[in-house]
Amino acid sequence: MNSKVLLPGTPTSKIKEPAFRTPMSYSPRIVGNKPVPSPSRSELWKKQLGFEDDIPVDSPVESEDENSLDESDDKENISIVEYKTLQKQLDERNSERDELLFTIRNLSEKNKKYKQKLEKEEMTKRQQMRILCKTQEINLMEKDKLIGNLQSLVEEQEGRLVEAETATNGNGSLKLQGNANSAAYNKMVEDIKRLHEEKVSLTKQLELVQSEMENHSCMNGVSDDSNQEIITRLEKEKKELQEELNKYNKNSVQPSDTGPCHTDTEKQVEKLLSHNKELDEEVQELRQSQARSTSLFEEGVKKQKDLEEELKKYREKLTKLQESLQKKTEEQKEGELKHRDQVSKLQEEHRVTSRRMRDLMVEVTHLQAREPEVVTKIKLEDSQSQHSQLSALLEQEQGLNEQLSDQVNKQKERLISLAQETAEKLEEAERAKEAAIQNTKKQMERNLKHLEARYKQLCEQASLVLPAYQELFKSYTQLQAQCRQFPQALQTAITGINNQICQAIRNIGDYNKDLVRRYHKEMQLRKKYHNELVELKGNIRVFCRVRPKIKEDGGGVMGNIVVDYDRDDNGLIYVNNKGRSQTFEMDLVFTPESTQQQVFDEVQSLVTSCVDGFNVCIFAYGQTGSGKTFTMEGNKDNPGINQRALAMLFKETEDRGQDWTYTITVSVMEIYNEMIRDLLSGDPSYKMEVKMKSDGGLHVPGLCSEEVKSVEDVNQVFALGQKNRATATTNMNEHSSRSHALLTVQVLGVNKTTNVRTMGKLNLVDLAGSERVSKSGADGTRLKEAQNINKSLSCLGDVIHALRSKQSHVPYRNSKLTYLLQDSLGGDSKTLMIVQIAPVEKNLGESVCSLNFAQRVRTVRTGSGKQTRWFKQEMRQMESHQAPPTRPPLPPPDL
Ligand SMILES: Nc1ncnc2c1ncn2[C@@H]1O[C@H](COP(=O)(O)OP(=O)(O)OP(=O)(O)O)[C@@H](O)[C@H]1O
Repeated sequence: MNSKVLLPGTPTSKIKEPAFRTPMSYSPRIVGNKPVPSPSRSELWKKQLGFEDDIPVDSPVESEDENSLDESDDKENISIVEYKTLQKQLDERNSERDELLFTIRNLSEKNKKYKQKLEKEEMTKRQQMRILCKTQEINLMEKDKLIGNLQSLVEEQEGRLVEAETATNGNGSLKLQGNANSAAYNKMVEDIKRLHEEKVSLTKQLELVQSEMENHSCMNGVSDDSNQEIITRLEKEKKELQEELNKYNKNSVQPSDTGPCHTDTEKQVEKLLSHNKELDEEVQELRQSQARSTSLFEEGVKKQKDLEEELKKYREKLTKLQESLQKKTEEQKEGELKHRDQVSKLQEEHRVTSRRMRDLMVEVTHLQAREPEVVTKIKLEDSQSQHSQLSALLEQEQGLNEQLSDQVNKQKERLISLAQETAEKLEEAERAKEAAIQNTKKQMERNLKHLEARYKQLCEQASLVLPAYQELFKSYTQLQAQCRQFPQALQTAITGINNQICQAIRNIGDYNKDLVRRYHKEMQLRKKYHNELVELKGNIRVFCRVRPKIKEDGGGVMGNIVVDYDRDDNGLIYVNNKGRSQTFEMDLVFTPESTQQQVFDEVQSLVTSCVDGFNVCIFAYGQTGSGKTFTMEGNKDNPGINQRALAMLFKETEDRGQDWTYTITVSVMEIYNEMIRDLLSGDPSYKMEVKMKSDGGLHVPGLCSEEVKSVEDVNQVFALGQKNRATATTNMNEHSSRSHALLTVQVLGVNKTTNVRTMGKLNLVDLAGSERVSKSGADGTRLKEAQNINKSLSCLGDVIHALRSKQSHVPYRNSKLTYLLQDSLGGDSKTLMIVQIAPVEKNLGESVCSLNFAQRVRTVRTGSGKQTRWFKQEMRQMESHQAPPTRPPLPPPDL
């Protein structure tokens, strides 16, 4: 942890600055004086948090979990699976940690961006406020200046009027009247000028205010747009965060199920959620502030409109006043002209009268100098008359003067009233203007206050966000520390686990070797015991199967059941032979209730022998209709030994597939009238011959053998054999009972490790009917068939007898059947004969004959089963644990 980071619990004595300083409030007075620039908000935060700049990522930090992974020393016996699980968990943790780091980085960057935006917003608002206040001040100053200018102009005009008064000639009353008129006139002109100027300045102000409003609206628009952008961006980020959180929550569902949030990751998730909420709140606040600014802007626009309307009204009033002033000016000009004309006429008359008075005075003086009384009298009379005329004229002039003064007074009064009226209107306009300015000023002040309040609010919000930011930063630093220590701890753990794995692999290797040794030993023992078991049972075993009574057996006496069984010994069968119970001992007796599967269960050990490399021969012996075909072939729904044996061979070879590769081939033949026919050949009528090979083995040249890999393949082969058998005969049932059907299965096995090969042969023979020829009473072809059947069956008995009595010569060649099965009937083979009998009185004689034959065969023991050469070598190899012998080339398959 960086020591400079100031945590909420740090003692205050160590803190030089306050926990959070309120930002500098805006003061228009200091705008012009260029105050010391206040630090930015991010700088303040950094300063208060104690951050220098960006904290370097690689700064060393202590971690509490430093030795947590070293505690795995006691996991010495860790398995590969556990190691893999640990590795997987580690990878998952890594990816989660990376995601969190990435999210935190993004959040801190966003935080920075928001702060910067906030600062920009504040700066913009401050500038706006500054501009507005400055504009207001300028307006006020201009107004004061205008008033001062007007006052000076009024004073100047008054001075000029005084000068004009002194400079004007003429009599006193006229001068006074003229001065008063011109003063009022001048004042009016000045007022008009002033109004013009005021109007111009107001127009300018209006333009200024408009431009400001436009600027303000633009800025508002910009800020609105930027606010909108911020909101959309925040919403987008919020969505992304929400998705990330959802994803993360999904990923972390399993750990959270185990209990409440205790891991760092879950805490981070909680923090992120709270931060997300804060961001939401911030977005809402921004929206509210945007709405407020929009409403303020609308209010401003409304007020601007009102002001514009007021200005319009004032302009209209001004134009009206100007018009009335123009009219009055014109009227005044006309009155002035009239007045001047009258004055000039009066002055002219006055001048004429004065001249005449002077002339009369000169004449009077001249007459007085002559002094004749009459003349004097006459002149006196004349002068009196003239004097009276003069006085009349004077009176007339006085009247005119009075009229003129009345008119002047009236005009003066009218002008005064007009001036008063104009002054009142001007005052009224002035007041309205003042009120509008005051209103605007108040509005601006209110806006300023509102903005300041908003600024404070934002500052408070920022101060609220600060602790969360500190907490986030703290956890971020902790995570960084964990991340830095993680690779080392991981490396240590991996090294430890690797060592453990190596040790475990060594142990497993040793254990495997031991297992292989034990396995070989067990295999050897199993085979030994199996052979011993087979030997104990005898290499030639004889089973008896009694078929159930069928429809063909008929009823009556001949249909009576003559066969019985021993409940305690399943090898005994009793036959009621004309009231005398005959007992026959077999290896096993199957009752009519025995199923195909039960029969096969007793046969399957021979099939296993075949896979082990033994030659096996299974015969079905009995009279026609005793159930031989049913036992060997069965039917589609209930298959016999043939199909079940092959299915089992597939399973057995598949089970051993890890160590052995097996190839199973099948040949189908029949022996009819001592002729061998290949039932898989394209020409089944072709007579095959058994030949002796140079090495002493037997084979049938040209015999077809099909490789089978599944039960489907076997069924196809069987179907082909049945088809070829049927096409060569006219009556299938009769033919089948008079020929031997042979299914030969060869199992070739190759050991994958030792390359040792085994070859086992399984001969499944459905013999021809064993009924006596004399009984059949046949002749011709039928007789020949019967003779051949009897011959081959008796030859089979001879061969078995020779083997039993260990004669030096075994007459294999006396029949095609024994010659063909020579290698499966000797001492190295296993033979099973299933003697089939019918249970009824009708078949009693043949049943007794069959049982006698079985009895004889059963007593023959040919010694232990002989294994093939290479199988024996393999067994020896297993016993000695030596390298396998070099495999000689495999001879071609033979029979
Ligand atoms: N265990 C048994 N359960 C039921 N039915 C049987 C059984 N054994 C034989 N059968 C029936 O008895 C009849 C004769 O059997 P099958 O044809 O197998 O005799 P077979 O000895 O083969 O005669 P063939 O020598 O003429 O071929 C058949 O209908 C068969 O279904």
